[in-house]
Amino acid sequence: MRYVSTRGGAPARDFDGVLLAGLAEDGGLFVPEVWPEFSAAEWRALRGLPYAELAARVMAPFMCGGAVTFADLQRICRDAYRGFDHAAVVPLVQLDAGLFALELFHGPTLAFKDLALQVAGRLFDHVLEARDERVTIVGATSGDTGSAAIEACRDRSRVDIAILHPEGKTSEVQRRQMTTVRAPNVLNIAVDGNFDDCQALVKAMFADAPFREELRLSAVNSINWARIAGQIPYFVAAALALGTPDREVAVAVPTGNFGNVLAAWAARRMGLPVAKFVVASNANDILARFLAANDMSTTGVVETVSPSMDIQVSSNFERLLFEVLGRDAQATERTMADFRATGRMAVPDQVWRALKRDFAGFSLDDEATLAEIARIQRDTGYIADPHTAIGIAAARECAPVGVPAIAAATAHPAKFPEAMHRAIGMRPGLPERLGDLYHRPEVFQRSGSHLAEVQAVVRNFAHRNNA
Ligand SMILES: Cc1ncc(COP(=O)(O)O)c(C=O)c1O
Ligand SMILES: N[C@@H](CCOP(=O)(O)O)C(=O)O
Repeated sequence: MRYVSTRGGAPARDFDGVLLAGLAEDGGLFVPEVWPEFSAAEWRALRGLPYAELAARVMAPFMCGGAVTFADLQRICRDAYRGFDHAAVVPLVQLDAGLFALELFHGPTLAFKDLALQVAGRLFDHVLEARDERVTIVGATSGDTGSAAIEACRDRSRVDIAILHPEGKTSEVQRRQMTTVRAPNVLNIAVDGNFDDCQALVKAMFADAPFREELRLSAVNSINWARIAGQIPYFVAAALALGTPDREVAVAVPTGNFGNVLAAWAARRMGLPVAKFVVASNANDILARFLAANDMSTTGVVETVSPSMDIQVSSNFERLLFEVLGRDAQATERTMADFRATGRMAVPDQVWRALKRDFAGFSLDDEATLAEIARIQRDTGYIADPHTAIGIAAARECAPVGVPAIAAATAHPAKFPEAMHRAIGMRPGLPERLGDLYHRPEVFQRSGSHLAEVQAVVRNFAHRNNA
């Protein structure tokens, strides 16, 4: 499989190249040159398979052909999902008639990121070993990607990983999950800014070609296609369990960087019948405003009780934009340049109308989110974290009538004890393996949000490890 950049100014690459490059050289995101498609019979053949095997078969068209063979991918998936604490890996829990929570938080760091990152960490090892190379990964987190990426990459000999988090803007559990990991190849940087600042810094490091080359930069955020590919299989597994391809489903996804909902859309692009994608937001409701009134304008990030979605610049929207603009890379590049310059994205009316046929927007502010957590517990007994609660409300309100709705349960409620206490008067307990999290020493470096300052911190770290 070859991949092209959404902005058309970078050479096409194979999967190994895309994994290691992360972001295309022209600042665009890699997308498959040709989408793989599965027939109804091929979908049916996946029903009932163990999750690791299903995931390998769904990801194979995206990943195999270079250094990764199908047998490698099967082994990597088996190994990656062995450590999950539920035998089904991604269990589907029925909450109401036609309403299901797809639990994506049974991995080592209790959030959906583990599903793709446990595979990606192993892929990095495999491809870097085959090429006898090393990389420096730089990533940005609003709370969950950081710990999942660190857990996936810690102690890997060919990878150094530096994660930028917005200081004081994640939950304490999320921060500690990152900053208490002791491994020589891990660096945590607490940035004076918000997630959008951290993500912009990461992209600016990639745009600095000499720096990118010097450190051999790579990415673990969902700007890396490997992340999107690793998030497609669980939507497939859930849809198959509910009768797809012989019946349509709808999905509702708590959304920030647009990676997870894009993975669901990719499953449909591969032929899975999905009737509607409900994009669920917190008070950072830029996507809901866009879908309601074609108004994609940034208004400044607001801090909420669902901090992982405190995002206004949703990187993966660019991949969808490229597709709905008929894969016109020049138009995509122009639209993104305008958005960067003005904080406002203008999408042609017919394109917006086409998007509205498939996507619905939904948002809840903090007060409504806490009330929703309480309501879900009262009505169903289910304890949903703040992100998941927004997704469940979105599914209930916006999924088409008569179509089973899958709400992505993206994090374990124990990651947000204070919000849960405010909502339902209790703090869900962490699993035993994380029981001493509050007693482990934290290690991180502070940085301002100037590019040169962050680059100096990352460079020192990488050079020290490569000396
Ligand atoms: C718990 C949780 N829910 C939802 C999201 C939003 O997902 P995405 O960025 O893929 O839109 C994130 C962060 O990415 C998250 O950590
Ligand atoms: N919500 C994320 C932000 C980064 O998203 P990603 O999926 O692009 O890595 C987080 O929790 O860090």
